[in-house]
Amino acid sequence: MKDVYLFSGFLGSGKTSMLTNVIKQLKERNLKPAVIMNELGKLPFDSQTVEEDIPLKEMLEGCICCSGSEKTEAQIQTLLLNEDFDVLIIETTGAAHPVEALDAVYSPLFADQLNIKGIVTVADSKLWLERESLTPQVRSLFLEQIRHAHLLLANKMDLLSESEQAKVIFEMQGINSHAFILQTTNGQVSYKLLENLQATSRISKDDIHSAKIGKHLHLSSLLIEFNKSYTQQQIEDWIKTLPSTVYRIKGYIPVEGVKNPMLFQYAYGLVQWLPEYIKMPAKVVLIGENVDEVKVIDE
Ligand SMILES: Nc1nc2c(ncn2[C@@H]2O[C@H](COP(=O)(O)OP(=O)(O)OP(=O)(O)O)[C@@H](O)[C@H]2O)c(=O)[nH]1
Repeated sequence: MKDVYLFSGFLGSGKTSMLTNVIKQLKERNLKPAVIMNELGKLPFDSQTVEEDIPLKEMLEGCICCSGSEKTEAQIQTLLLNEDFDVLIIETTGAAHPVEALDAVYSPLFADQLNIKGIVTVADSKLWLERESLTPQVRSLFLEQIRHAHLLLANKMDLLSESEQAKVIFEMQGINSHAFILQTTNGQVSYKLLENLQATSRISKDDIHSAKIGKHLHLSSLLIEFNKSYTQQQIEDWIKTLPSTVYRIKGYIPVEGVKNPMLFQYAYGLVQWLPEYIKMPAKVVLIGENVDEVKVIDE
């Protein structure tokens, strides 16, 4: 039997950071991971965090629950037939309801080959404290992702004071009393905790059914290509003009005086720039609600 984990969490919460960290630990234990990544948006940026020797299936454009369980089934089937792996990690899009995504992996086709260990949710703790500022739909999805976790990472703890950290844990425990809640920074979780999960039995059919009713959030993505360089300040000034319903931006931006386009990440008011040693295409994906109305820089 191969262990299957579903990584859930809203856009930009730290799923990819956790994935990178878990893959490293699996390798140290001589366990072979396979990954299904479900990226909302047109460019598979996150897949670059997965090294080339790891079997990776990507579902671009849409999320596991929207594209239908058949597609996920087909991907798992292909992995099972063609690849040698011990552990399967499915990173859902930040816009997916975790139970719906889990529903997609329960297939009689491979029931005897997969041991579904459960949902690991990464929550942005800073965003948790500011959740009143979210639209009701996003807030409800955020709560659902926390409520259905079997293991919950209260991530981005480095951004909070001690009393805020305690408040987050207390409040999250109130929403989900059965999950083990771990305080993390950069999604650093010990693989032992994942291994100890015995979650499959706790997911009832009723849960899955109720999750399907009206809980889906319709996000869309916008691809922006850059034909010239900007200063970091110009980009950050542009970011400040964006509506609060833009949740996530990531990709590569050409910066004046810097050789290669820099890796740019934005999530909930926080911007991150990292130098890139190879020349990546100068494009970003922006994810949010009503992104068609977003003013693109220089337009
Ligand atoms: N300060 C801080 N930043 C973090 C932490 N974890 C992740 N980040 C940053 O948050 C941003 C998003 O992290 P990712 O790991 O890409 O998040 P994700 O959930 O995979 O994002 P999507 O794939 O867009 O849903 C990046 O800029 C990370 O460097 C943390 O614990 N503290």
